Amino acid sequence: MNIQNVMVIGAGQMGGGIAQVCAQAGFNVTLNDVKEESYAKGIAVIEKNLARNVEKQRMTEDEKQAVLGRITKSLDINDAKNVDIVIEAAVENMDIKKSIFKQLDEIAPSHTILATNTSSLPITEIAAATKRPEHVIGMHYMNPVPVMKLVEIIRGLSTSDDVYQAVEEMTNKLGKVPVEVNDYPGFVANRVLMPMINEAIFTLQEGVATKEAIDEVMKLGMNHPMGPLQLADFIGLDTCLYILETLQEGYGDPKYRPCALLRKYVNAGWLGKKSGRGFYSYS
Ligand SMILES: CC(=O)CC(=O)SCCNC(=O)CCNC(=O)[C@H](O)C(C)(C)COP(=O)(O)OP(=O)(O)OC[C@H]1O[C@@H](n2cnc3c(N)ncnc32)[C@H](O)[C@@H]1OP(=O)(O)O
Ligand SMILES: NC(=O)C1=CN([C@@H]2O[C@H](COP(=O)(O)OP(=O)(O)OC[C@H]3O[C@@H](n4cnc5c(N)ncnc54)[C@H](OP(=O)(O)O)[C@@H]3O)[C@@H](O)[C@H]2O)C=CC1
Repeated sequence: MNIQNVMVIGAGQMGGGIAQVCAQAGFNVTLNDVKEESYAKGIAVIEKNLARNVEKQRMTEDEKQAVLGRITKSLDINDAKNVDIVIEAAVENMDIKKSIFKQLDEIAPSHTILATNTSSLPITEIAAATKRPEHVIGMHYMNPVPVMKLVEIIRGLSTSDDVYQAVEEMTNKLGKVPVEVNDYPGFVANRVLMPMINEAIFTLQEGVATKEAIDEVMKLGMNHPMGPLQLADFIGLDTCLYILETLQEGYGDPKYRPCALLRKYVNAGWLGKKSGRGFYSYS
């Protein structure tokens, strides 16, 4: 399977990063979002990241322009008719993902791979919204995409070996490291990470320590680059909540119950760095 034309759905923090690394690796990228302003925000972050690369002499101005030239704006899902792979990075919601995959299945050519960057939702269930479950796969990037090396690759129940290999090869071309995992809620990354973040929020809620102290303990004590509350803000508190809900529902185990404080913040619109306020404030 020869992948050359890529569509990324969702120009948020993940979709923008995925579009950037794909364009940097020489793929032609169609970056899709539902709203003009969401696309504009996404492409502005890409431009800023590339400008930093030029400033640091990791690329020339001409190379930056060439990368930007490989990214095409899309506000219409029908643009999937010309691509070899779609990487969906819209919001972490099963109904929205199923609706996107159902449409993609009708629009995209039969060879097109339909990949999702979901953090936790079952690939097999998303695949069941299509008539090509063997072409559906999880391609889970880490945030910030331009920096983090890992891509968790998740096989759904019907994912074919050819599709797995094509996605693994593409991941290598991006300069990232693919790790194969099976299709269980939260896969590996978030099954292990989110209970730690949730526990940090319980620790804050119970007044065991201040947010700064909790983060400092984990940074200095465990050598984590960010404390868990800062990391939750960075990931997005809405995304953390949705992942915990998926774990709780998927395993039927109360140990994954989201902390009430997390739910309160999300209900208040405090979504972390992307909304300007979470556990911390961002200007
Ligand atoms: C929720 C999920 O489903 C899965 C997930 O993604 S879980 C989240 C996984 N990610 C993490 O755990 C990240 C933890 N944090 C870190 O690793 C680091 O704090 C960090 C890489 C984000 C920043 O590193 P730092 O050393 O503290 O800061 P800083 O010096 O500003 O950045 C280091 C480099 O990363 C780059 N960088 C930082 N944030 C970036 C971003 N959002 N986009 C692009 N580049 C970024 C910086 O430009 C800098 O590069 P250069 O100096 O070489 O130009
Ligand atoms: N944040 C993280 O650390 C990580 C997140 N993920 C996963 O990546 C996905 C995206 O997360 P993230 O980038 O953080 O979220 P963001 O909220 O930053 O971005 C989501 C983007 O998708 C857009 N969008 C929503 N619905 C649609 C649609 N139907 N078609 C096209 N675009 C749409 C949103 O537009 P608008 O704002 O206009 O609604 C927004 O621009 C989620 O599944 C998440 O779980 C995976 C790894 C890490």
